[in-house]
This record gives sequence, C-alpha cells and structure tokens, in this order.
Amino acid sequence: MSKLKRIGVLTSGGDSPGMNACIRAVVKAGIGKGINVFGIEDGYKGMIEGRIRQLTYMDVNNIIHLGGTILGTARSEAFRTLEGREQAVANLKKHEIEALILIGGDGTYAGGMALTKEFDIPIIGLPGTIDNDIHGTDFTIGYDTCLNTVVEAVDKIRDTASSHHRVFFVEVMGRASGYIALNSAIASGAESVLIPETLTEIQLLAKEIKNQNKGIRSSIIIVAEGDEEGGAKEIMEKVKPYLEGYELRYSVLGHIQRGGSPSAFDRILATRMGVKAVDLLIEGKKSLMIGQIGRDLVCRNILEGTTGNVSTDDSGIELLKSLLTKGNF
Ligand SMILES: Nc1ncnc2c1ncn2[C@@H]1O[C@H](COP(=O)(O)OP(=O)(O)OP(=O)(O)O)[C@@H](O)[C@H]1O
Ligand SMILES: O=P(O)(O)OC[C@H]1O[C@](O)(CO)[C@@H](O)[C@@H]1O
Ligand SMILES: [Mg+2]
Repeated sequence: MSKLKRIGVLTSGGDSPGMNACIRAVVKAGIGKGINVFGIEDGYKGMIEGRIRQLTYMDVNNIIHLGGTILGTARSEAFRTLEGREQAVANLKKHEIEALILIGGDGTYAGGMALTKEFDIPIIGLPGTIDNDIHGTDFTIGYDTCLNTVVEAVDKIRDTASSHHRVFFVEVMGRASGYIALNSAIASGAESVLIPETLTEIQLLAKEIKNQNKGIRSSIIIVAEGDEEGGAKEIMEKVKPYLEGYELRYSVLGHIQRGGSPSAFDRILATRMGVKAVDLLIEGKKSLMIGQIGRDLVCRNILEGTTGNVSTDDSGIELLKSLLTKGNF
C-alpha cells in the first residue's frame, strides 16, 4: 500500500473525448492502491472555489464511454494570479490533498507548474486535448475521436458538394495547430488543406481549385480555424474574385468536434495514462507529463509540454499534393 494517502484529479481547458475514461482509470487505480482520490470540479476554477469531493468506484462506474468530463472543466483567469493560486492551495490543504493529476492541454500544464514552483505540490500532467498540440506525445487524449468526427462530417458535406458541383471550405478546430486539419484532410480525401504552420497564398489556392475542378467541379478545402488568412468564410470571400463561375460554400464544424463517445483508441490511451500517473505519484515523482511515443508510454518533464505548439508533419501536405487530381486524367 502507498504512503501517499490523498490525491486530487481535475480536467481543465477545452474538454476532450476520453477525459472520463482517464478519470475512471485514476480513481480505480488510486483506490486499488489505498489512496483517497478527490475530484476537483471545473478545473482550476473549482479549485479556487473549493468545489472538491471524494470520488468512489460508483462515481466512475459506467463513464468510460461518455464524452465530456464528469468533473466539468473551465478556463480560469483568477488562477493566473498568485492570489488565485493561494486560494486554490488553501482549499487543497483543507482536504489534505498531497499531489495532483491534471488532465488538460499546455495551459493546464503551465498552471500546474506554477503550483509546483510556488507551493511544492507534486503534479503529473496527462495530455487531454483534441488539438494534439503537446510536445512529448504522439497522441493526445481525444484527438483520435475528434478526427473521426470530422471525417464523418466531411464525408456528408462531400455528398452535397459533389451533387451540386460546389467547392466547400470546411473549418475545423485548431487555434494554433493544424493537426486536426491536416489529418482529417488526408482521411476524408480533401483536395486542399490550409493550416497555421504553412503560408496560405490566396491566388495559388484559386489556381489549385481550378486545376482540381477541371474534371470534377467539386472540391473540399479543409481550413484550420487558426490559419493566418482567416477562417473558412474569410478565405472563401478572399478567393471568390479569382473563381468566377464557381459555386462556393463554407461550413464551420465547431464544437461537435469536441463531443461524442471516445474511440477505442482514446479509451485505451486514457486508461493507460491514468493508471501510469497514479504509479508515478506513488513512486514520489513530480512535475512530469506522460506521453505515448510509438507504442510506449514515456515520462517527460512537464515543462516540455508547455513549450508552444507542435508543428505538423510536412510530409502530410506533400502527400495531399501528390494525390491532387491532375488536368488530364
Ligand atoms: N501561465 C499560466 N499560469 C497559471 N495558470 C495558467 C497558465 N496558463 C494557463 N493557466 C490555467 O490553465 C487553464 C487552462 O489553460 P488553456 O485555457 O490554455 O487550456 P489548455 O489546457 O491549453 O487546453 P486546450 O488548449 O485544449 O483548450 C487556464 O484557463 C488557466 O486557468
Ligand atoms: O470552447 P472554446 O473555449 O471557445 O475553445 C475553443 C478552442 O478549444 C480547442 O478546441 C481546444 O480544446 C481549440 O482548438 C479551439 O480553438
Ligand atoms: Mg492549449
């Protein structure tokens, strides 16, 4: 049995499918090793407001397949201030919580680092975000489910796009990262993809669309919301003057990308990471994040996970280009 007696778990930042599977794994592994596991509601916001409750096996029964997070999540401006964090730590002390497992994105890790630096609270970060934009892991929890959601939606848009011979600009999430856009473009057979990591040239895009349209008169352009030329609507407006005679439409997929039952991949990833996080805290480790590289779980300093965005793989763009419909096919 572990010397560690009380740990806290929270979800923070944008929710992602698989967060519940992760909470479940933490609670089950923790209780199994004699640890009391406390759930902190709505991330750092609930920590500041003292909304903390002990979790039992029953609390995590039948949640592995649920999207969202049973603990709730939030973005907290107050936690960015020292006063906010002091209040949060006072609440942790009230419940005698000794260490934390944080499920979230890069911002959540940065918040956790502040707790470790200022108050010496051990933390383990788990990558819970659809964006797949965290250094130190090939995959984040929720990304796979999100990709599948996007691909399903684009398949449907393609049906109407090709029936009406229209060019569709489909906007997907990714404020600063093109991962969702690039890989959903490959998986849905999109004709072009626009991502923040590469320069978008409007005239070149128009030329590409005309080429694509020589035979099929319909194409799908996936646009990451963070593209420097704007979202799907803005880009459609910018390209319009160069595409006389074409029917253009746009669609913003929005928050459906964050919801839904997690894929088997995300459930397994979340479960492995949740159990590993408890083991690491029992071993006395602190300030680590868990990632999956290839098939293996790896532990890195959590600082690595806060070092900005991960750039997508250029080979994905080359792959798409090599598949473009050529003039005489
Ligand atoms: N530098 C920081 N210092 C203290 N707290 C921080 C810091 N950065 C972020 N946080 C806290 O972490 C919360 C979550 O961060 P953020 O909103 O960036 O989401 P995230 O964890 O990156 O997830 P996602 O990008 O998937 O939505 C913030 O609302 C804030 O409370
Ligand atoms: O729901 P909110 O807070 O507007 O967040 C939207 C953002 O969250 C993310 O989905 C990450 O969870 C980004 O890709 C997106 O820009
Ligand atoms: Mg983030």
